[in-house]
Amino acid sequence: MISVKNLKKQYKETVVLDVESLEIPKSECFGLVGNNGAGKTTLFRIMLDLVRATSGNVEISGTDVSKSEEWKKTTGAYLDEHMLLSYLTADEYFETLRKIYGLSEADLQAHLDRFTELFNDEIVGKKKYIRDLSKGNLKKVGIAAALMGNPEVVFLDEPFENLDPSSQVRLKKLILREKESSQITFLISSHDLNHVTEICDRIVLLEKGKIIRDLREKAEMMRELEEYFVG
Ligand SMILES: Nc1ncnc2c1ncn2[C@@H]1O[C@H](COP(=O)(O)OP(=O)(O)OP(=O)(O)O)[C@@H](O)[C@H]1O
Repeated sequence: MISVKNLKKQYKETVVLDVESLEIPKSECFGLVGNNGAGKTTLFRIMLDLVRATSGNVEISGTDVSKSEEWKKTTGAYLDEHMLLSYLTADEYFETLRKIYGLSEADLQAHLDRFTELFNDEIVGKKKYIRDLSKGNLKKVGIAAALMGNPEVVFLDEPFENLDPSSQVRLKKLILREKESSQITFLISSHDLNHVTEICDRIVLLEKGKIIRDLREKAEMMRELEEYFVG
């Protein structure tokens, strides 16, 4: 489903990403971890054609992301608040996306109903501009937007960051539910080892731009990651 080959990103002399090969099959919940500056966001940004690689390529469903727009129809992403339209309210933003995705009003309502618990009555019907939302609520709007339009692949950068503990648990449940019902391929970067090991089928550890572990055994994930991060 997703294929990364000989991917390199260099800023002047510094190589910040160097991934020889990475294959992510359909429906996998793929977790990406690594210390600050390891290259997680850079990898996601290149995979979404937001940043050009120095060399190598990324394919989503057989299409080179830098050469075609086809993959965008089936890909959702929330990396940061720059992806939102901050001058709109959340309702206006969802309505705008509804039109872009060609959904009916009932489809949009059904989509937003999946987020009732996560939104906790703070997002919809509030007449508050997105720019005035708290960081956690911004994230919730972005995640709901990323999942709109029945995507096959969804990228989430640090989805648990800035969420209160109840919202973290609700988001975890939501991702597991979506994974179960829609067979979405999730790519999730996180510093939260507990959450990421709980929801992901596989965890890749980046260090200075290189993949140094590719963990698939649930039982070993936490132990290996704790050993690496805590020592
Ligand atoms: N535009 C840029 N110019 C120069 N260096 C950059 C640029 N963007 C990213 N980098 C560098 O690339 C490296 C990887 O950064 P990246 O943001 O991908 O890491 P990360 O793993 O997402 O980190 P964090 O956990 O802190 O979010 C860092 O050393 C960063 O300083």
